[in-house]
Amino acid sequence: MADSAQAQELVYLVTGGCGFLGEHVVRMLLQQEPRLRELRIFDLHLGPWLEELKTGPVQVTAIQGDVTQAHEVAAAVAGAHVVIHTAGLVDVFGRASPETIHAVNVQGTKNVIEACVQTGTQFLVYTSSMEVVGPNIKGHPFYRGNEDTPYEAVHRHPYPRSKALAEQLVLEANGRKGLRLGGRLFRAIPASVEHGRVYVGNVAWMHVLVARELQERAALMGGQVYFCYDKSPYKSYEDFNMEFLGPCGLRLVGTRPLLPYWLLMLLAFLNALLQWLLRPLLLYAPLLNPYTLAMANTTFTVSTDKAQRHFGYEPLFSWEESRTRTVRWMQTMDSSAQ
Ligand SMILES: NC(=O)c1ccc[n+]([C@@H]2O[C@H](COP(=O)([O-])OP(=O)(O)OC[C@H]3O[C@@H](n4cnc5c(N)ncnc54)[C@H](O)[C@@H]3O)[C@@H](O)[C@H]2O)c1
Ligand SMILES: CC(C)CCC[C@@H](C)[C@H]1CC[C@H]2[C@@H]3[C@H](O)C=C4C[C@@H](O)CC[C@]4(C)[C@H]3CC[C@]12C
Repeated sequence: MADSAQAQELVYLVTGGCGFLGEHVVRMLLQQEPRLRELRIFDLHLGPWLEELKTGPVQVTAIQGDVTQAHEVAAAVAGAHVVIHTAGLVDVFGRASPETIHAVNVQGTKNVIEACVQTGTQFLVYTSSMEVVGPNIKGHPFYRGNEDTPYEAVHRHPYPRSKALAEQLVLEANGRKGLRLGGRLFRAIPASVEHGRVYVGNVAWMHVLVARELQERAALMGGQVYFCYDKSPYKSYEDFNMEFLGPCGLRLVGTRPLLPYWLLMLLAFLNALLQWLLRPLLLYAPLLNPYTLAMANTTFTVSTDKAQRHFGYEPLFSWEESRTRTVRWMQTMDSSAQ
């Protein structure tokens, strides 16, 4: 395993991570990349050997998925800092149809690129193939050439053609900008203040379920209060927000609040005073006021299963899905704002 002296903060995704090359990449990353916090392995067919990797300090996340399915790729890519895309169909024997080879090698690569752009993953490494260059159908030798050696690449076979198209897509995507908010946020709330957050999709699901079940179980459910909950992690308000802002390039600076609480209180009261003074002229409604500051600095988390016991509620969306959907929602908000 890599030396843990360096901060373990990076999330890598390896597509095709259970393949011949992919497995080597996975094992090499665990040995040679000390900054690795999470290693996601995305593959159509997950290998049993992955289990043995889950005992180390790096979080190893096996994701069974298909690169031809854009939503599966997006869910796997969201939050990754680096993607190594090795997934592909290596077939020069006619086992797979040209359409299937194209779907996996070209459309699959398109899906990986779009997922990176959408979720702000800046670094993509693509495994191409020598066959992108040749040998061509004219049998021209390529003798000890390098990346700059001129050669007439002519592709007729589905596999080399798919690899050439995919490589071109990757090269063209170089420099494309996703939602990279960039910049830094300075911590204002102690990381120890724990807040409970719930994905809106799970809140909506609970409403639908309780409305349905209430009609059948009015005696039990009538007049009851149910907390909304899911598997979202308990974190400070700012640390939780970073789950979505981090993949978009923002960084939360400081392990402790930048400003002392008394100064924040003073600023909050000044905001409240300004709001009162300016009200006849304009609406001044900043984030920071005595109420929001008090809320931000007060631990408030729930842990309950009452909804599950009373009407069988289970979150519809996992934490990973909730996070992916939220990041994607942020991307769409940003693109519509541009
Ligand atoms: N093996 C070689 O000689 C060679 C040479 C040059 C380039 N390449 C390229 O290297 C990459 C890996 O090749 P390999 O030799 O490891 O092949 P491999 O078949 O051993 O591995 C490919 C992996 O991709 C996965 N995969 C296939 N279709 C998928 C899909 N739709 N969704 C998700 N995963 C899918 C497979 O399950 C497999 O684990 C490929 O892109 C290939 O074109 C291989
Ligand atoms: C130091 C300050 C600038 C930080 C400001 C953060 C502040 C705007 C946040 C912190 C807590 C947030 C509230 C909390 O998540 C819970 C709720 C209850 C919900 O019913 C409505 C939203 C609300 C009030 C959040 C609003 C934004 C708050 C106050």
